[in-house]
Amino acid sequence: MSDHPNQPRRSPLASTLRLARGWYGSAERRLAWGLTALVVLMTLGQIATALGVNAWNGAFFAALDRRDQAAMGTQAWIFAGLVCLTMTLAVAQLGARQMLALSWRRWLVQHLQGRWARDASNYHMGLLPDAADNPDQRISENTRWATAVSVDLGCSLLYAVINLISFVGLLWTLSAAVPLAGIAVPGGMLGLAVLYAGAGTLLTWAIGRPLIGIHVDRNRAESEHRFALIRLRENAEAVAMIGGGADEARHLDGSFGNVVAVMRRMLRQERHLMWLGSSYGMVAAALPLLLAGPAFFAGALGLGALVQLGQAFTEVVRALSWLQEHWPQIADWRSHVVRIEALEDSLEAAAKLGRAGGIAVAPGAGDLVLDRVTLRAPNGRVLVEGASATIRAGERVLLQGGSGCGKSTLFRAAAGLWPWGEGRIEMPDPAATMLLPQRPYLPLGTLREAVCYPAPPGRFTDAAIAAALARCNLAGLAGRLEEAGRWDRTLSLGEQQRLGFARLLLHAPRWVLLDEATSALDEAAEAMVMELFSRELSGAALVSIGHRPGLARWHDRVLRLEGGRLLPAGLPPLPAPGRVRVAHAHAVPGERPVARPERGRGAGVWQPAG
Ligand SMILES: Nc1ncnc2c1ncn2[C@@H]1O[C@H](COP(=O)(O)OP(=O)(O)OP(=O)(O)O)[C@@H](O)[C@H]1O
Repeated sequence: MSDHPNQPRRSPLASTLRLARGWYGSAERRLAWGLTALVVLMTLGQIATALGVNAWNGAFFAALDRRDQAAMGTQAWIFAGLVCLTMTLAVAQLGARQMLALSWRRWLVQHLQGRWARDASNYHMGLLPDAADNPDQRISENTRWATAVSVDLGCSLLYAVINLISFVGLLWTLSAAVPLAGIAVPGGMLGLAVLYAGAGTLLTWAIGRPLIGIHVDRNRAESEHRFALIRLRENAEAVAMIGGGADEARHLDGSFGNVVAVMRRMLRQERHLMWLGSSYGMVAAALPLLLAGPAFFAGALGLGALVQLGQAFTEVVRALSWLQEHWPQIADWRSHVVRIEALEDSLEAAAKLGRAGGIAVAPGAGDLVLDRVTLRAPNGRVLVEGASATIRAGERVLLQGGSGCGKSTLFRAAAGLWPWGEGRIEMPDPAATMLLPQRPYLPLGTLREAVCYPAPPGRFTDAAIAAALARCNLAGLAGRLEEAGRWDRTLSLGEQQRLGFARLLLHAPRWVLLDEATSALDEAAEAMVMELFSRELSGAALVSIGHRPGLARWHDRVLRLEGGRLLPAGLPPLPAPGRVRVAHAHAVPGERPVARPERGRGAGVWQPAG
């Protein structure tokens, strides 16, 4: 067992049970058990039909032997019936297997992607140092193989068990006529079949055991190569601009080189197994005939019994060698299951990290309150120490500080995402709060969906959307609302930022957090959107992060993050034209007089940090 997130941590049985437990115990358990019963029933039907064909063979050849034309005619009708039944059952069993595998996969994918997408688990997984790599591919690819191959292996195991049950009695009976090395051993041939299959399985285990680890490595190498391809596609413009194409091609070759190297190891191991596999079946077919030869020549065993003995021995050995026969498939299947298990473990760890945060974020009475908040980087470095501040409803505060000092991390903490630190944050109603980052998230889909996000696309009328776009100088987009595309690629960053403001106008939240949301706009465009914000969302509270000094005039006061301390800014900000007037409302010890809002909003109270 290994600590590496991609290596098997549980026994195959425990892994299988874990994989199955979710669906078979879920709200869909009736469907799961129903489909499984259907597959078992169809498989049993197929086995019964195969036995029927066997019996028909005997009856048909007996009729031939008797030159009984009438019986042959009857047998022909029986044969036609058996053909129809075989076809029907083959298609029905395949259909039931496909339905079982697909329904299981659908549940598993929905279960995993739900856990991954909800509660910011995907974000927290990114913060874990040893999280499962490429969760997206585990969800989309590994689930496919884990479920489909589980069903196939389950069916073949059922075949093997029933075959074993069918032939074990016959082999036991026929063994009585075949003494081993001159000694009559009850069930001797059966014992020999068990020993032979046991030895074959042990040898397969010894030779093929590394195959599981190799398949795990192959899966990982292939998903890393796919990720490298996707990453290049996502960064095509930046790579082309900097002329990094040749370097990327080298990197991709290296990444695919890992796939080839691990494939070579896998193929070599499969060749080793082939030494055993190629001779195993042949020996199993000849061994009973050679051993029973003396009894046959001595007349203790008829030709029919000898043939039956050979068939029974081969079938029992085959059934007992299920593991040996399916080893490469089992190794591949296990590697997919291991990757899904590692993802589930990482999701659990991410959820724990999300819950274990030392910073208590709670709903407040209406203000945004930081109470002795300390934030640390994952390596323990203190970013912010003992920050305390109260931002009142309707107040507008600009947060400034050097690059990398922890401003965005303070926002992350306020959003309940940052797990490292301590203190308490009281947040206003999340339903009335919107955070606009530097690059607004634009979902895949139509422009209407992008503008309305996170509300459903039907929430706002066309007229309201068009008006919001026009006010943000994006009138040209109003006629393209139904156009689907990669809006995050086709719109410039400045246009995306203005689209973010159009979104704000539509949603009209009471609290807005802007994290360098105007960084790509020129000063005139920045003034335009901030003016718009001030005018149209005049009652909304605003906390912005921004580097430009000119931004201060759209805010009531400025806080600076410096050396880990949250301090009032040295200079009072200028009032925004037409929105606020300077009013020395009150004086808090240590606070400089600042511009106060005109329309009776509550004045902010600054509490010096620490
Ligand atoms: N997931 C992370 N893992 C490790 N370190 C991180 C992580 N996120 C942020 N940091 C570190 O925390 C520090 C603060 O980052 P933050 O994004 O808050 O800076 P900032 O003040 O917003 O900077 P800027 O003004 O440049 O955007 C940085 O040194 C950054 O490297």
